[in-house]
Amino acid sequence: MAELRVTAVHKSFGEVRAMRGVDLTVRSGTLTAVLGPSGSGKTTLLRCIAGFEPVDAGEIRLDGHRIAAPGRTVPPERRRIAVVPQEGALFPHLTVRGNVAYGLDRHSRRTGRIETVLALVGLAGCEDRMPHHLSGGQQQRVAVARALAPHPPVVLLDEPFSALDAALRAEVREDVRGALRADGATAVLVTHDQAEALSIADEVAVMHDGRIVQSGPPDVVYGAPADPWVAGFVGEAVWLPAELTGDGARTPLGPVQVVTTDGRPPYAPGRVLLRPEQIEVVPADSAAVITATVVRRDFRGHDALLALRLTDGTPITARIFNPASVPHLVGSEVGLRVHGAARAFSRTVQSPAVATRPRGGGAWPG
Ligand SMILES: Nc1ncnc2c1ncn2[C@@H]1O[C@H](COP(=O)(O)OP(=O)(O)OP(=O)(O)O)[C@@H](O)[C@H]1O
Repeated sequence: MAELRVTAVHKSFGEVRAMRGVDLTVRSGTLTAVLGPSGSGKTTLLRCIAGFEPVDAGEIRLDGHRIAAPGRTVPPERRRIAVVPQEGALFPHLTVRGNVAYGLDRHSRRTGRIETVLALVGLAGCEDRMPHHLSGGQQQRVAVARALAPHPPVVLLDEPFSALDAALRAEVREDVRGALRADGATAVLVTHDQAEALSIADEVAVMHDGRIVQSGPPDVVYGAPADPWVAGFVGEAVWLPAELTGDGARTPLGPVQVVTTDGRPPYAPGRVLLRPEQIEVVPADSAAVITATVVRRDFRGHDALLALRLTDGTPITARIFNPASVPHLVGSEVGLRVHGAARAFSRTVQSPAVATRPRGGGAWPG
């Protein structure tokens, strides 16, 4: 277990500025997901932490020891940081045991560490199987077991579930999270998948254009995004034109309460954010509701997104739960009700921001 601290790190490749002052702290024993679109600098950050790339400016510290700074790059093997790549990259000619044993000292091999880490990832009893006899998900589990085996201070995971199909991904993700937690690992996971980051991590660090633009617990990043870009990137956003009135706003959905992320006055002339689950769909003839027409229905099994249009043309998205029981046909008229406060932003451009909330000190969510 170790604390990882990245401070004001810059990294360019010729003209391309891949990192422009990245700050990131990963507390000991926690999992941070670095979430960003393609090209935002996630892999570069991971490679600098691992020691595969030198940094141009700033520094990286592991438990207070400086492992990277301009002119100082502790080589990867001396950092002892483990990396799990996108596709496990197992040695094809070695058994599962041989793969996990690779890099372990003789003492650890003899004292059951291999069996322990394989049990953590749900592969107890698979020691003698060959990689080509394993499914993709099982191979990724072995890769994680191999990474955890020598008790590395930090485990870096580079989009480790992207090659797996959706059903398997959720299952392997849960098991890997459980294994990291059981082993007390400090971990950084890189992903461009919002749902994955929000579901698996203790902290989500949102990266955009070479900077961490917000970091915080998943519910804070989703519920109190630092700026409009983060709001749109981490989830479905419903933007409403709004005329601000003291602590509320007049919108096409009627009057709503308004809050800002940082407590500063909202940006004017203003538009406000709602999440689709804040909009309840009710029968059109219900009392005191705004009516809308269903434009599209995006069925997702456990829920559905309804694309709607108000009579003034404003597009709205609502999330409905238990969608199988409510057909909401395209072209039909429905009523809408808003729950909770809308969010307004006091700025429109991205700038470094940290969202925090009081925390009880527990490292991993249950
Ligand atoms: N070795 C390199 N040489 C030149 N440019 C590079 C190199 N590595 C990364 N870049 C550039 O740096 C920027 C950030 O790339 P990086 O791979 O870190 O982004 P990413 O967020 O991981 O993207 P993806 O999700 O697509 O992997 C991109 O513009 C990329 O083209």
